[in-house]
Amino acid sequence: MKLSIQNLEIEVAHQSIVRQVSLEVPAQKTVGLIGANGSGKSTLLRSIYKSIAPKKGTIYIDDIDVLTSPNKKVAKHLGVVGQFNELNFDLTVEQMVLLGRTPHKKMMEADNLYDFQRVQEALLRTNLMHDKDRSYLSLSGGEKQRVILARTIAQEPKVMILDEPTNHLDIRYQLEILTAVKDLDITTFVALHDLELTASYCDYIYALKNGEVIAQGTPEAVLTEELIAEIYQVKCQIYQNPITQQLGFHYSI
Ligand SMILES: Nc1ncnc2c1ncn2[C@@H]1O[C@H](COP(=O)(O)OP(=O)(O)OP(=O)(O)O)[C@@H](O)[C@H]1O
Repeated sequence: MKLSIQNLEIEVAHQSIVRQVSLEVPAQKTVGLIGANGSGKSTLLRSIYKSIAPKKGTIYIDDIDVLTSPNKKVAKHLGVVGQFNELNFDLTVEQMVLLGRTPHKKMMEADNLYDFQRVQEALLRTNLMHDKDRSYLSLSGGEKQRVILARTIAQEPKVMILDEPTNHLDIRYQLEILTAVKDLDITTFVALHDLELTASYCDYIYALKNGEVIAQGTPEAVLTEELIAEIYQVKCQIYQNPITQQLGFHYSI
């Protein structure tokens, strides 16, 4: 399924945070969203998963009008891995992942074999099988993030939104999370701070500055020394990593 956004305007506390944003995430592609702290990335993503209502514009997943459709209808197709995953109550890892099935269930409908199979598959894909009976609240930040990803995988979305999913994760968890997402082969829109990860995982990139898209294109086209200087106010030298053959970045102030 394709995600399409047209002329999106978002205000928060009477301030314009996202301005005239139009973008497209083609089916089964991974599209990255980059921008400095406060540039509006999370606000833009929150509007897609209906946690904030835009002032103007449209958001479609294929022909589903996200802004006017009920949350449950959208959640059958759209999964979210956000930045903050704290809970006020405790569940086991397996129970947390089973929650991903909720959009597909009627009120009070019991979980069935298919639901448990989806949970098993999600636990396997995220390497959590051995932790399935542990308490969610006892997990480390990185482990919690994997559980949230497993819950989203169990939801069987066709489109996934990820807001800095690798924040606070060590190198192995970062690679595990992004590889698990890539292996799903679904439409993915991901905000990332790490430009090397962005360059290696994304097919296409949108760059935000002060709530506006100031560049878009392939990683090689967008991630230039000039653009990085403009967005992050740093000097940057870009090189080809001799081992991965992918883009490498050296920063200084
Ligand atoms: N509830 C709110 N009340 C007031 N201002 C807000 C609110 N939510 C967001 N903002 C402001 O909107 C701007 C964009 O914030 P947003 O979280 O979307 O940026 P971001 O690009 O995701 O940043 P980061 O990289 O730090 O996560 C910031 O200046 C922020 O302070």
